[in-house]
Amino acid sequence: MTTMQPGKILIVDDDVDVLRAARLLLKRHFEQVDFEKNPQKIPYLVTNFDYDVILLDMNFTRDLSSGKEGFEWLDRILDIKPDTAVVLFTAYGDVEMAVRAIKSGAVDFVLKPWENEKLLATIQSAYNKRASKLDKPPAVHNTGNLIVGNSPAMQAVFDTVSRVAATDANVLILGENGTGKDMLARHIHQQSHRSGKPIVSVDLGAISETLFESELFGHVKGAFTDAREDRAGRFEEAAGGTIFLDEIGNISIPFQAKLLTVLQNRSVTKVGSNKSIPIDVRLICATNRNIQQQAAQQLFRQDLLYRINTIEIQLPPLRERREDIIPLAEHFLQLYREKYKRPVNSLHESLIPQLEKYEWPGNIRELQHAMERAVILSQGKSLQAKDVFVKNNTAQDQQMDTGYNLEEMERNIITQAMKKCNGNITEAAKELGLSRAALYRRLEKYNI
Ligand SMILES: Nc1ncnc2c1ncn2[C@@H]1O[C@H](COP(=O)(O)OP(=O)(O)OP(=O)(O)O)[C@@H](O)[C@H]1O
Repeated sequence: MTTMQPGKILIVDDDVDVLRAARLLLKRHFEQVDFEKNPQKIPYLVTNFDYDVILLDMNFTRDLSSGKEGFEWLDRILDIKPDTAVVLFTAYGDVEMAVRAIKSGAVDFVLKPWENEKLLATIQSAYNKRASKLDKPPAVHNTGNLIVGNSPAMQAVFDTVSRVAATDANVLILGENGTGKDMLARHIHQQSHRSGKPIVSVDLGAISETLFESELFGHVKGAFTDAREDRAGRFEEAAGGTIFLDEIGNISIPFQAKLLTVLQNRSVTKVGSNKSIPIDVRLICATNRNIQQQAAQQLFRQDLLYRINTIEIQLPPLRERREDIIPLAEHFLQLYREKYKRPVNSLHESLIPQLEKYEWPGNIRELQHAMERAVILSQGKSLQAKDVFVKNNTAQDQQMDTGYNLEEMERNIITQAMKKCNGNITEAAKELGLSRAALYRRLEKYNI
């Protein structure tokens, strides 16, 4: 995210280090970022400068723990300029207080120590809220790389990531389809000292058994009929960077053994060669399967599991972090309104409870696709339920009313998509927001 966006931001905190760090980050993204150490100056600043967003500390040194002073300043700001978007800065553990502050008129809060992307996303969304109230154009930005996550579950994930990203520890990301495993892997890579080198992503679920070795480890000319020249494998391509092995739970036992050898020896041998090449990669794996159970049933090698799961990160499904639904919906709304140049700029208030209530079996990917479609279909400035929950999607409607069994729902939705696309896997996968490999697995699972 490097584009400069409109937005006048004021940061008020009595900790100079916090001010400096927050300003350094925000000024790379917003047109004006001011800061103030002394809260007494707030009335003057708010009266004389038209700030869009004020990032306000809850606990000034006069009153370290109750946040009382923060509340007083929040009231003062809103008295002077009621449409100012105030975001509170608060220490971990003070979430209850922050929730109370939101009830008193703050638009959001950010926990200290903060995640840069989270802070940016929050300020961004606060700015857009104010812009939509005042009918100003929302910020032009490239949100594609932003990870949105206000829920305690995602905060815990960010916390773990901030501690492990810089290490070379192997990370295993667990979570249902569409929960953001791929995105998180990229984020870890970006936060690591390897970020200047490539991250190479391999969907192990989509590689056929015959190609597994040559794809991962490479081959030499003449190794098999089609091998017309030497080819580097994915491990070699990732040299100095990160290799992301997605759907690790899908590989067969013989290939698990081969992968284990590579990880133990930290070297690969190309197909058709007997020379081993040392590898320097950080390993991140992901799966949507219950890999511990697979190991217990001897479907996954325990020793390989020990190798790959030095750090395990569980991404909860969206239905277990409903606090994230609206921020994500707003995030995608902004992304697609810009992409498709549509006038829509807010979620209608009647849509909000519906979005929050829905189970989102396809998780964030499903929400993203629903928002993309809705932005394209929308006619007014405010997105309605009929745009998001389109009529022909009867399984969705039924689920909204009755709370269907998730697997049954997934089966129904896939069956419908396959019918609609006359059995065309590529089109149905697109419609469902799944990769072809992910759709194949489901067709197999549900025997469709
Ligand atoms: N926290 C988030 N904030 C913003 N966008 C997100 C977030 N999590 C996921 N997304 C978006 O949702 C989509 C699905 O995410 P991603 O591909 O990372 O999921 P996944 O768990 O790897 O899915 P699968 O298991 O099907 O491969 C992507 O377009 C991604 O950009």
